[in-house]
Amino acid sequence: MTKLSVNVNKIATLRNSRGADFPNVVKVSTDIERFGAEGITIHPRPDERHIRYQDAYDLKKSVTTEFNIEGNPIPKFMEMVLAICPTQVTLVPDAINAVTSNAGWDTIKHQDFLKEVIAEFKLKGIRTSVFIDTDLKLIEAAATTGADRIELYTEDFATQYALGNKDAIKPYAESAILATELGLGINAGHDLSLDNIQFFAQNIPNLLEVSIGHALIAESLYLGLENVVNMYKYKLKA
Ligand SMILES: CC(=O)[C@@H](O)[C@H](O)COP(=O)(O)O
Ligand SMILES: NCC(=O)COP(=O)(O)O
Repeated sequence: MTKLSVNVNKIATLRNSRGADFPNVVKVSTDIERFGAEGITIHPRPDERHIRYQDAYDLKKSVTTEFNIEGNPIPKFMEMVLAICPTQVTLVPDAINAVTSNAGWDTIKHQDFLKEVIAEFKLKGIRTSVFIDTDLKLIEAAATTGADRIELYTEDFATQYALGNKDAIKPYAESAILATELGLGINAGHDLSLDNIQFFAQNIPNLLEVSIGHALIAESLYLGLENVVNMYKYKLKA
């Protein structure tokens, strides 16, 4: 069965908006694990606008499921991941000021760089995954970097599926078949949601893990609102 890793970046965004420690990222992550998630994902960015590097160290002590750290392997990120030794590092080629991830690796152009950083992570026993688009040539080149897995970048699928274009799954299925033939494990993420996840998972062979954050946290807020409004009404009863 495909594992669910919950990305808690948005919990940190909410916390940071008030400058205090509520909601507490460690407590929320521990509860998410208790509710059944099989992993916790974080994606610290250089400006630390949501998850901070300190959160990564704190979560290392508390996460009991799979801990996945995503990001661009700039020196500061490499140093942190090598010190923490999470279950998995997912390499994402983010521009420094990117609002969110918006592209996968060019594994041909950056082949030597990826080989070098992946070798460093593997020396520490950290599983490596490469964020990638559904271009078969790039997937072939991902296999020669030494990466254990690829993470299929699913924004385009999510956008097209919402427009009713179910054929948008095809390049993802073809990519997954090729990746399996090449010995790569398959993860996926970005804009996956309650609306599209079942169709995606049912059509992608050997899907090992999905990491989901933005939609999952938004859906949790929405699905919890009625209950919480009623709890406040109860407390305000004269
Ligand atoms: C690689 C990926 O798709 C996610 O990690 C996403 O980039 C989350 O990052 P933000 O929470 O900063 O949008
Ligand atoms: N790797 C994808 C991820 O962690 C979460 O992406 P999103 O659900 O916030 O779009």
